[in-house]
This record gives sequence, structure tokens and C-alpha cells, in this order.
Amino acid sequence: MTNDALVTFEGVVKRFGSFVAVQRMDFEIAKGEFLAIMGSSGCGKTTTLRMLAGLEAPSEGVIRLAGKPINDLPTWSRDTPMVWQSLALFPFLNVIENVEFALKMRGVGKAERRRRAEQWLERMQITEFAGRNISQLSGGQRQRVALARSLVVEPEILLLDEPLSALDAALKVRMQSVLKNLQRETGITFVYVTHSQSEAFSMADRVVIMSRGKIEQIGTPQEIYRTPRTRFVADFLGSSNIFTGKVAAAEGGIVTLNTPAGALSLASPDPSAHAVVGQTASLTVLDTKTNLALRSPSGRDLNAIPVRMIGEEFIGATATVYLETRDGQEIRIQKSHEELANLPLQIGQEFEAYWSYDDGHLVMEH
Ligand SMILES: Nc1ncnc2c1ncn2[C@@H]1O[C@H](COP(=O)(O)OP(=O)(O)OP(=O)(O)O)[C@@H](O)[C@H]1O
Repeated sequence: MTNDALVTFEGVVKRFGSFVAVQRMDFEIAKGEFLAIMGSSGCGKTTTLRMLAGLEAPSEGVIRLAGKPINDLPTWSRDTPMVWQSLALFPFLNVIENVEFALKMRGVGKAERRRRAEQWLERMQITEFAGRNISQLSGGQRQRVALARSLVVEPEILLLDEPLSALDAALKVRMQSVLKNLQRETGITFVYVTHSQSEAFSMADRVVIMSRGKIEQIGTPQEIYRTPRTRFVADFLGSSNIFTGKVAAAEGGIVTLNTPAGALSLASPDPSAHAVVGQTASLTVLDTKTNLALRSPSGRDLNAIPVRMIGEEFIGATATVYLETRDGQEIRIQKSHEELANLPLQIGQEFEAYWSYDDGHLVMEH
């Protein structure tokens, strides 16, 4: 365990009967870190959080909090305070009483409770609603009351399970910055389960990507986005074009794959890259790094493949152009409107899609 680890999962497995919901997890959460856990439905995110909260006991392995095993310790009897944010607000208490509630349960005196609750209402900019009933609040206001109620006890860890899922898009974005600032200011460790890539990637210091009870990758948003470790991660993020084939050559820092779209190469920055000739691998290239031209571009160290346009989509300042390779694979490019201004974007138009060897990333099949 490293010195700044607040939580460690050591060989943690969770079974429900014969079903394995979480397979051997080994990872650490640093003190003060904002960690997001993502993955498709049913991959074990909530189960992982519930084990951390003490709501489920691991079937195998050890979970440590500040060095001490907590496998069988209920949440309330731990030295390190941890709160579960998704508990519903009490409808029979008003806003400030909801926020005071946890302090009351901890035996904090009336005047002190009120003072601390008021501070948190102010911090969350909900002072004006102090006397209102919960039913008289909007979704975003309720969410802020719930956060104030969780944070007023100054926990060391806050566990959040899809806290923004019920909010509309604009409010979600606002709440993301509220949450991120709050986490930064308080230094409280946040463990945040979400389906939303934009939430995870905009707020978290590190992201865990899970699939079928297993950690596929854990890293900073940048690392995961640029260098997905597995094909699953690249597919799941949906921001790369992926070409799968067999390794045809791997020398001089260049790896070449034979794919149905043609021979494609990439510069492998890691000299010990584990590319083995004959093995199945994928080349991933971000859709923002894939370019489009009418004619095959000249230049060294470029991959170019013939494609035909099959659709386009405009969202805000960027456009996504959908294309099909000669072997029928769909790929995508994402660019600003200016970057595409000189191209005849019409369904059926033939183009060359191209990108630099340096923008390719190798994913070996495991
Ligand atoms: N108490 C339980 N008994 C049996 N199976 C369970 C139990 N709790 C969870 N599971 C199963 O374990 C798997 C992981 O569930 P979990 O709730 O952790 O997934 P999740 O990643 O949070 O999914 P979602 O994103 O849909 O909330 C699922 O297949 C689920 O059906």
C-alpha cells in the first residue's frame, strides 16, 4: 500500500450465489482523490461502492480504509467517516433540518448544529430555501440539499451513485462544476459511480472502467482517452475508429497490421511494445485525429483508406461525418465546421480518410 492510499482493494471478489459480480479487484484510492467508476449496466459498479460502504461484505479479499480492514465493519462504526450520498431526503423535515439531521444523530448540540448547517446551506447557495419543505424544491435544489446533508458531517469519503442522473442536461453541467469545486475545496475523497462519460471525464482525477465485474483500465481521463488499454475500453468510450487485424511487422518503432481496410501502421512509442507478429491486435485512432480529403494525401508516415460518406450530424460547433470503408466498416471523423468547410459533404461522396502514424494507438487482444 502506498502512503497516501486511503482505500485499498486487495483481491476483492463478490459473489451472489454462484454469480460473480466482482472479479478480483486490486486498486487504491488516494486521499483527496476524485475517482469515477464507469462501465456498462450490470458490470458491478454499485456492488463495488456498496462493499466500500459496508452494505455488502466481499466474498474474498480485503478492503482497507486508512490501512485497517473494514470487510465486516458497518459504515457507522468506522473511524473514518464515509457517507452515502444517495439516501433520500426526509420529506417530513425542512431543508435545514435535513442538513442538521446527521449532526443531531452524532450528538452535536443544537446551536452548533444550526451554525454548521447554515454554513453548508450558504456554501451550496440554498440559504433562501432553509425553511422550505423538500417537496417545494426543484431537482437541482434537492441535489444540493442532499450534498449539504452529506458534507456537513465532514466525512473523509463521500460515495456517490449516479447523483446527477435525474437532472436535465443544463443543470447536470452546472452541478458538475459545483461538485468538482466542492471536492477540490474540501479535499474530501469522492468515489463517484456514473454511466456518463462526460461526468466522469470532466470531474475525476482518475477513472475506473469496468466490464463484467472486472477492471479493464484505471487511469487519468487523458490516459484512458488517448491510450485505451483494451478493445473494450476503446469501444466503450466510442471516440476512436478501431481497425482490427493481425500484426504483420513490428520493427524500428513501427507496427503494421493487416486489416480488412488494408495495411495500417502506427508509431509505437514504447520500444518494448508487446506487438507479436501474427497476433491479433487493433489500431485505434481518435475520431478527432482522423482527417478527410478528396485525394490521397502526400506525406510520410500517413495511413490513408478510401471511404464513402454515409451520413453527418451537427452538434454545436462540431460535425461528425460517418463514412464506410470498402470492406463495409463504419468509421467517423469529428471536426469543427471550419475544418470541413472546403469538402463536398454529400452522401455517397468518395473520400480518403487519413491520419498520422503518430496518432495510431496499439491495443493487443488479450
Ligand atoms: N443482491 C444481489 N443478488 C444477486 N445478484 C445481484 C445482487 N446485487 C447485484 N447483483 C448482480 O450483480 C451484477 C452487478 O450489479 P451492480 O448493481 O453492481 O451493477 P452496476 O454496474 O451498478 O449496474 P447499473 O449501471 O445497471 O446500476 C448484476 O448482474 C446484478 O444483477
